[in-house]
Amino acid sequence: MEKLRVDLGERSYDIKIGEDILANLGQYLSELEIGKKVLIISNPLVDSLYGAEVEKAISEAGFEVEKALIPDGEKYKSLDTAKDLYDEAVAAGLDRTSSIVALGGGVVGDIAGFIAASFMRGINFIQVPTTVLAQVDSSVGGKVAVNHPQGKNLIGDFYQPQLVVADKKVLHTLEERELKAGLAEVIKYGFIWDEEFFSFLKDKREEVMNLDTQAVIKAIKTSCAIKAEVVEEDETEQGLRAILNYGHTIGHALEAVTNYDCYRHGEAVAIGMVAAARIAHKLDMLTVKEVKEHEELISDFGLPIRFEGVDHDQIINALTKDKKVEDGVIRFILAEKIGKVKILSDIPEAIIREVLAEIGGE
Ligand SMILES: NC(=O)c1ccc[n+]([C@@H]2O[C@H](COP(=O)([O-])OP(=O)(O)OC[C@H]3O[C@@H](n4cnc5c(N)ncnc54)[C@H](O)[C@@H]3O)[C@@H](O)[C@H]2O)c1
Ligand SMILES: O=C(O)C(=O)C[C@@H](O)[C@H](O)[C@H](O)COP(=O)(O)O
Ligand SMILES: [Zn+2]
Repeated sequence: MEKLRVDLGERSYDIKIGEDILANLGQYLSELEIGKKVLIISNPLVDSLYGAEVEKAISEAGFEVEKALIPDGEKYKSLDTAKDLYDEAVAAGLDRTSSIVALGGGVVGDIAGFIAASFMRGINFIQVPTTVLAQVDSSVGGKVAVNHPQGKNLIGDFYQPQLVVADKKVLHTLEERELKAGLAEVIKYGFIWDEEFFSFLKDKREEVMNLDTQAVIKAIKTSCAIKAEVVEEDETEQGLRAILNYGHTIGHALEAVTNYDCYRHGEAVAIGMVAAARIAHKLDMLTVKEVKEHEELISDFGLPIRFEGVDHDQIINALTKDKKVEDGVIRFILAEKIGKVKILSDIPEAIIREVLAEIGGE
């Protein structure tokens, strides 16, 4: 088992990464200072696959376990679902020493964390991520949220988990589309931070996509290590942390405009990273070759590099709701080279529209 530490003073926690470690969950929880009551939040699909194993592991360690399931899908990462979960938390008799265990992908993790952050002004929170995306990104760093119809994650908080347990075993039941979508966020770390990791992903694409244990554990560990380093420096996104939003400006807009029902988050981010690379080229920051390297790596991992059927005016309008907007000015994360990005304001709308026309012809 591999272990990383996210060092945030009194909010520090471990990320445990390994193969077949779910059965140890009870023991891991016993090592935390938490009360006896645990509410597992999951969805019906993940529950049918791993609910029994997780419940057994936790209850055998002496915890009282309750369970709440939410419907599957991004459109249920909403205030309506959160309301139902508060009802379940009350019915389960949680108190301020109780814990919420998020068992699922990023949707479950984000909303479960939102409940943990707000129920009784904050109770214990443990992440058991079950998608690639959740293991490499959403379970780490404490961004918890629900969506608003007008914009992604508009209602949320920063609330760190006390533990993250990523079991590579569970990735084998993922549908191919979900596996690929999660890899978009993995690729993101190469583009924003680590050229060597970008080369690793290029060289080991097949191993990673075939879920070879060594390659996947390295991908998860490297991704989490980069995210931890960024979050340790800027927990609440006062500056640096915004780089983790690479590809998300256009990506989130695409998700919102299509009612969270068309693109997987990772797919939207993949298209958003292509858009960002093309904008950077038009601003003389990236060469044509570097833009091509973006597009090749993304499409080699089976991810989209174009979109269609989405109104560009609606995308431009949705950009104004982005959380990176400051005093009405939209900010983009753009690459200077592979492995290095910076935050820029005042990108001319004409350039954004040119790029939308190139990759999302109406
Ligand atoms: N908080 C953050 O820092 C952060 C970071 C990145 C993304 N996110 C959020 O994460 C969400 C996307 O997460 P996601 O891509 O995991 O999507 P998801 O949670 O919708 O999961 C994708 C699908 O996989 C299924 N699934 C989950 N685990 C499975 C398993 N082991 N086997 C088979 N099926 C399984 C789910 O039921 C779902 O149908 C978005 O809402 C995004 O905004 C948050
Ligand atoms: O952790 C972060 O910071 C990120 O930006 C990670 C992103 O992959 C993630 O999608 C995040 O939820 C987006 O944050 P938001 O603040 O733009 O909603
Ligand atoms: Zn993301």
